[in-house]
Amino acid sequence: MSDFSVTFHDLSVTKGFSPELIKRTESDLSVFLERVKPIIERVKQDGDAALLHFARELDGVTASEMTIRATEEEFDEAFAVIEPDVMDAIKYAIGNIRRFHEAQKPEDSWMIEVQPGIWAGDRCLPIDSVACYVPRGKGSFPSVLNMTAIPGTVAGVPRLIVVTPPAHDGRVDAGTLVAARLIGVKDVYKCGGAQAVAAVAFGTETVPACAKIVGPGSPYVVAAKRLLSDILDPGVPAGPSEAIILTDDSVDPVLAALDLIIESEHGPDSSAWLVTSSRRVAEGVRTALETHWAAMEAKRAGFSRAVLGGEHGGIILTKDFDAAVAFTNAYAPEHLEILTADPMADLGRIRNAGEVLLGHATPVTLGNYVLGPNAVLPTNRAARTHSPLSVHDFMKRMSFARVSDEAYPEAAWHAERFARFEGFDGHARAVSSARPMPEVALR
Ligand SMILES: NC(=O)c1ccc[n+]([C@@H]2O[C@H](COP(=O)([O-])OP(=O)(O)OC[C@H]3O[C@@H](n4cnc5c(N)ncnc54)[C@H](O)[C@@H]3O)[C@@H](O)[C@H]2O)c1
Ligand SMILES: N[C@H](CO)Cc1c[nH]c[nH+]1
Ligand SMILES: [Zn+2]
Repeated sequence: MSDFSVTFHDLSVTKGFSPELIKRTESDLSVFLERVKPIIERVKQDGDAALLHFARELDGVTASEMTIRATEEEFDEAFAVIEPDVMDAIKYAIGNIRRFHEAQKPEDSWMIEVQPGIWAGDRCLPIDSVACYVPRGKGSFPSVLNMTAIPGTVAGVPRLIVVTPPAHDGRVDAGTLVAARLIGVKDVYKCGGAQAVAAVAFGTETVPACAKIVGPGSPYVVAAKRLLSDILDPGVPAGPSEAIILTDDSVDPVLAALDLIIESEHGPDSSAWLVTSSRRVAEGVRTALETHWAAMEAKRAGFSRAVLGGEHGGIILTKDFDAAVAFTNAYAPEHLEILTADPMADLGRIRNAGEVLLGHATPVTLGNYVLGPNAVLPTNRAARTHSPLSVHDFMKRMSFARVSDEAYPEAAWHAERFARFEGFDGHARAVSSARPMPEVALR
């Protein structure tokens, strides 16, 4: 392949950038919305039977029998097949991710005296039931199990379940089962895509209905979440993976190219850009990509080539570093890696990104798996308003207040004025001077 297989936008002499450059594959979901409507309807009607049907039709399950819930034997067998060094890696990741999320957990409650005698605060409670979606199509993702189930258990969600597509043999991948058991999640259900989202929304004979679903997925998953968002909280909007590698002239292009490939290898629906103010780095990355691809496993190199040679990835050369930062903030990437002479200083210039990984020793791969912060992050520009998945996504707050008899008259006088102004007679009468108060309160 020639160098020209890499998309290259030279913006060094232009002002601004085309809005097309900040689009992702998720930007137009219309085809997927139409595709998943009948799947959702069938799961609503036929429950487990529909899940078994779609396991064969969409996940290619060929096993003659498949339980929808992973059995204890399947968990045991998973522990028997996982290599010791993979087991160590899963445990190392779980430790770091758990420490990060335990530190993130809010207090059970807090309260302040907003005026003498007026006490108000919040209680923080786990959500009753949450499903973790763990993708499995173009890869298997025990790391996503970690990133979703650990904050859920730290939050104390009483019913925390996992849904994940089965493989051809009708099984869940061993790494996902091992991670689930190590974290303490017992209920793993073999369904994926839109059918999994529908199962969690409506419940089936086997899959319990939940209040919320978290976790990333293909556009089919994203589309189903959108269609069912009236009855199921769809959580942080996390679709196909995406990254920006932001550099000045200080970086080795061979290293920058390695890191640009990371998120581009997820699949052809991913997005990945090198955004740089350095022509030397831009040209060097373009050359280095070919060398890296030639050394890679063919399927992943193919995905990466498709992304970095397509409309949603490649190299953007800006006129200066300010323009590179401006593009990054407008794009609002899921993952941002800053490879500059002073990444900590440049962090202060970033307004929109799901996570920011700083410096040459912090490649996106480390963030994906082991550092501790959550790698389930807002995609498709949602990082402008959304945050990474966290313990907070598995909890909700309940506010409370109590007013003393002494503080009551002043608060009531002001509230009555408000109520009269807004035209609410009933509200006003409830706090008028004629309010009957119990003996004890009148003292
Ligand atoms: N944002 C994050 O944190 C994060 C993390 C990991 C992966 N990801 C992204 O998640 C996605 C995972 O996608 P995946 O495909 O590997 O797994 P997936 O589990 O999300 O999707 C596979 C499911 O899609 C459904 N499906 C496939 N083809 C279909 C069709 N033609 N019609 C209807 N349904 C169909 C099937 O039901 C299948 O079970 C990727 O885009 C990846 O980039 C994101
Ligand atoms: N890049 C994904 C989040 O966008 C996380 C992941 C898991 N495995 C590999 N990558
Ligand atoms: Zn990744």
